[in-house]
Amino acid sequence: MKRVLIMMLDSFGIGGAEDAEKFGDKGSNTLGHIAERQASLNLPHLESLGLGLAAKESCGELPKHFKNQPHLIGGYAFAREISSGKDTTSGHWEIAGVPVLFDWGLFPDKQNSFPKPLLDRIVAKSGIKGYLGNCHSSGTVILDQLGEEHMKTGLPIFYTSADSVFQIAAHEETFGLNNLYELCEIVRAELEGYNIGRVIARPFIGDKAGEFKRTGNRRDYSVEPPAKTVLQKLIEEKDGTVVSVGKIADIYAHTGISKTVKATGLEELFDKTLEEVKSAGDNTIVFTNFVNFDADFGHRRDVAGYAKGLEYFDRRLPELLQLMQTDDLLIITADHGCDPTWTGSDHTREHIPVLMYGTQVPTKFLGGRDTFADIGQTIAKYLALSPMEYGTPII
Ligand SMILES: O=P(O)(O)O[C@H]1O[C@H](CO)[C@@H](O)[C@H]1O
Ligand SMILES: [Mn+2]
Ligand SMILES: [Mn+2]
Repeated sequence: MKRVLIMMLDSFGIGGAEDAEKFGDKGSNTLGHIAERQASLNLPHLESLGLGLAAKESCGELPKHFKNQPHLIGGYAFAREISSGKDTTSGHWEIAGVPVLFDWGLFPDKQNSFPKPLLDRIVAKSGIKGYLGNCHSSGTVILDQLGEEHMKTGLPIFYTSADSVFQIAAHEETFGLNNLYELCEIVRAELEGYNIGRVIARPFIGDKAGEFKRTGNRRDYSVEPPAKTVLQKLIEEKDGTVVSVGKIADIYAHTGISKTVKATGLEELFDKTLEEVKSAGDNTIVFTNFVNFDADFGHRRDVAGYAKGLEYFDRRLPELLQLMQTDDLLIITADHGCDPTWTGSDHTREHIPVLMYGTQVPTKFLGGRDTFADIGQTIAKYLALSPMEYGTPII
């Protein structure tokens, strides 16, 4: 019985990207800088899967608190991104064997980021009376600035970032969750031709600035990948199963997904992952996105929170390893960096770790990989699917 378990620690980069300068990210290093700033960082299980050594190979320096010669139980690599962007969609698609070699559309970082004709069409189609924001922002900062006005006026908050996204924040109770989802669908349709990766619904609750909280009802409306991902191939070629835990299904626009499991927060994401692994049959991929590393810690520039989250994940790893059967392959990886010590609140262009564990994985360095797509190609080979167009198998 063959199964592949992909644990995606969203934004967990390990520095060293050769092209980081192009993104204004030269020297960024999510793991390296978290480790450097923390008095301790206790990640024994990730360390034995090769995390510290992968980071050293990636950027030339062993992160603080890691040993040069850990007791190694898995194979480790780092991977470079060939996709043009450092966004979640590009990272995930490339990992699944479909790099994004075209340029996404982006909204400029200035007041009035969104084109007027687009906004006019959205207003006309949706019946909203107008909008707030219309700029680049951190999603929590903009709630403090405009959340109260939004509640008074009923106008949704439109904002974007360095990623190819159109984000809409609205109060779950006063604006209504379904109204927000409907508005997002209208915006998604109106963005035809703009080449925008995602429209993101950002519902929140609370009564006043400083107390607003975003909820787990976030929803991402993605475009479809431009070619077949390894997830789709598993379903089509082997009648296999792909289980999405967390926001995976949204990121692939629900293509190549057999089952969608919702979960909010690291604990529930981990619990639900274990449940799914317990019941998964042959030819199954269980794919979990731990979004909190990115959304709660990376973008929020919260070093201590990120470190605590990593320690929590590490503490629970043995539960996952214990569930693994003879022919299971575990891959722990990331989709981009989001260095919490970096300026601004955007992602950072970095290498990602590729930590592999399973009976067929040699316990050694498995190389500096030239594309994240090596992961997809490895899975295609492991599950005996037809080869992907990009990537070289790692094992
Ligand atoms: O600041 P928040 O709203 O968390 O937004 C972040 O989340 C978006 C999608 O992952 C990114 O584009 C980034 O802007
Ligand atoms: Mn991401
Ligand atoms: Mn992000």
